[in-house]
Amino acid sequence: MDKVLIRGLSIDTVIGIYEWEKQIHQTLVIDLDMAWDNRAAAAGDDYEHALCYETVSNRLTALITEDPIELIETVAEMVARCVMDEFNVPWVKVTVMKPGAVKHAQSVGVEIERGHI
Ligand SMILES: Nc1nc2c(c(=O)[nH]1)N=C([C@H](O)[C@@H](O)CO)CN2
Repeated sequence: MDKVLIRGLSIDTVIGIYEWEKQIHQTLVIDLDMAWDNRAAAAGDDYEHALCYETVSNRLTALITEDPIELIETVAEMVARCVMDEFNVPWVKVTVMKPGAVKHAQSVGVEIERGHI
């Protein structure tokens, strides 16, 4: 299966369940694996057939910074839904990490897979 990948997309936003978290920005780090047939883009060296990782990254940053969110689970679902609905991606794996959220952990996070290949 071909994929287009995004690694370490860093998004500063209002995220968390506690009152103090609603007053600050924190960083989320998102990894995406998106199923995409890359053959047409490669065959014609043609951007029109490519799934543009830059466009996806910009859209997700806008989406996730629109409103405060409590759970990183919600972020993961929003990302998966957006990529599938707006970019016609049939399957996606989304990892959302919240570094520094737990004192003695380097990072914590969630991972989901949605759709079918
Ligand atoms: N499964 C989750 N657990 C927790 C979350 C979360 O989003 N998903 N969030 C918090 C707090 O916001 C935490 O990040 C503050 O340090 C706690 N547990």
